[in-house]
Amino acid sequence: MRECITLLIGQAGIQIGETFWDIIRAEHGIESDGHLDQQHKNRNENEILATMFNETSRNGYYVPRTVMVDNDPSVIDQIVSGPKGKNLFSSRMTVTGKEDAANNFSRGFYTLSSKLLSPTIDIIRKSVELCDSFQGFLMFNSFGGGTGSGFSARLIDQLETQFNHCDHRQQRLEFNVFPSPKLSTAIVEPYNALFRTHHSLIRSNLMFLFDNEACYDICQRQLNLDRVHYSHINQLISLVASSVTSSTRFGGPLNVDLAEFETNLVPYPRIHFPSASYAPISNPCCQPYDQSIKTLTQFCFESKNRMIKYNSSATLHQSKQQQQQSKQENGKYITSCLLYRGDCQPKEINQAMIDLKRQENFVNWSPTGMKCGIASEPPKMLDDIGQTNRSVCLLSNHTGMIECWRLLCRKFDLMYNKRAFVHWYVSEGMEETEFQEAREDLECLIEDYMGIERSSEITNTTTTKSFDTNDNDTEIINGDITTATINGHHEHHYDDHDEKQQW
Ligand SMILES: Nc1nc2c(ncn2[C@@H]2O[C@H](COP(=O)(O)OP(=O)(O)OP(=O)(O)O)[C@@H](O)[C@H]2O)c(=O)[nH]1
Ligand SMILES: [Mg+2]
Repeated sequence: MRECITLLIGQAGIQIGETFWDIIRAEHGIESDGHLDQQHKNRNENEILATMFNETSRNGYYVPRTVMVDNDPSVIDQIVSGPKGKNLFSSRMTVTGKEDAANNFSRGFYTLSSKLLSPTIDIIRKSVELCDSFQGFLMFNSFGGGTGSGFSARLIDQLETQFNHCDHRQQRLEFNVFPSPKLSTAIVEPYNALFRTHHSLIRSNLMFLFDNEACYDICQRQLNLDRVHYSHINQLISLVASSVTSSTRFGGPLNVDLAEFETNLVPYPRIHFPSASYAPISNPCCQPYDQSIKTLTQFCFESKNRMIKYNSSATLHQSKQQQQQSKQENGKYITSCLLYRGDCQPKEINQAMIDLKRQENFVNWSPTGMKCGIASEPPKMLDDIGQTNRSVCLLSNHTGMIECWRLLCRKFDLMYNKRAFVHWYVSEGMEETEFQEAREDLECLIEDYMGIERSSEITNTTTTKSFDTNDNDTEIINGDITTATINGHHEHHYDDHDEKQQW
């Protein structure tokens, strides 16, 4: 068993992380005072517990392996001074500043990070030293907040240099709240999100993106709620994170460790933004719906159940008719990973996957298309979601993400064309050229996605030809023109980027 540490950055990161830890505690039988309950004690699972928890000097008591950082002290203070603070989240795991980053990436990245960075790295280092075989970080933050975007960007620079050694590469899986298509809590969210994306294109390996609007709709539909709160949305995101770590924590017939997610989900370094869906999500008071493996798996593949909306970019400037057309699913699955938990028979899973592969739109140069994991332990839901004895989580890298990047760029352009709000970023240490660089980088990302869609079409013709000539392998490889273009483009882009790099 190898240890993971969670890094919770900014308000969204901390609040989602708190819910994540409630779920993880429930699954491992750790009560709110940090005490391991009798049932789990009898199971003698010390090794399993060590993946996520540190045993304290009090025998039988555990604390989460986590570090919380926020420029604004109020969110962390609330947790530390509350009931969980006494035994689970002590102030030794937290770093706070005096004031928030005012929704300003530049303030989080330049001005305020100087005070927070060094104590944060010290705490992280101490946490890593407590591990026997450290596996990696799970990082939670928003793209829209100043701390969530700016400080987290600064932190990943340090993590890359300080915790990656030649004999051990640290895994880092990031769970990010991406700005919603229509709703926003700050006008400058598109600036922050675009800078954060630009910063992570070469530094991050795997980032799961969620948008609050998509999660809100799922909660309203599936849980029949009149009012959806952050706490409900945070449960959805936490369930995904819990599934991602379930193999590492419990093992099962088909294990997937953190490194395997990267290998299977990320075909090209920059295309590392999978989306997630989860089933079953139902109200605890309602009759549970059919929970066969087939139904649950199909539920995950329906676009409306995805925790980020792809096809909404059109709505910004389109007529009703065009909006209706754009609601149809665009794009293709590049890679996907299905994580099953609980009572799941491999035979049923196999059949469900074969059916899906026939129905769904996958790029045709990915021969198997789907990675599968099975963890034996069923998930534990918190109060708002009905319990289940099996669950499925789908992580998919989809070309539809291009819509999110296009919409983000369009919102960015609307403000930047008028140079609106730019002075706030410049006054906190950013140079104006960084706006242009970041925007160009995102344009290249859009082209990368377009290249993948095109490559699928190109390979399509070549594949057909290859069967005719009975020379499959050579033809398919030769036909994969766009792969070469994408790689070529990266090399060119990185060189260009390194020269201009100022961060
Ligand atoms: N899902 C979810 N989103 C949240 C939560 N809190 C804030 N957000 C979203 O996060 C974005 C704002 O980022 P925050 O995390 O509040 O900002 P921050 O990182 O604390 O940064 P500053 O306050 O500017 O220092 C907005 O899009 C909010 O909708 C939460 O608990 N859950
Ligand atoms: Mg804040």
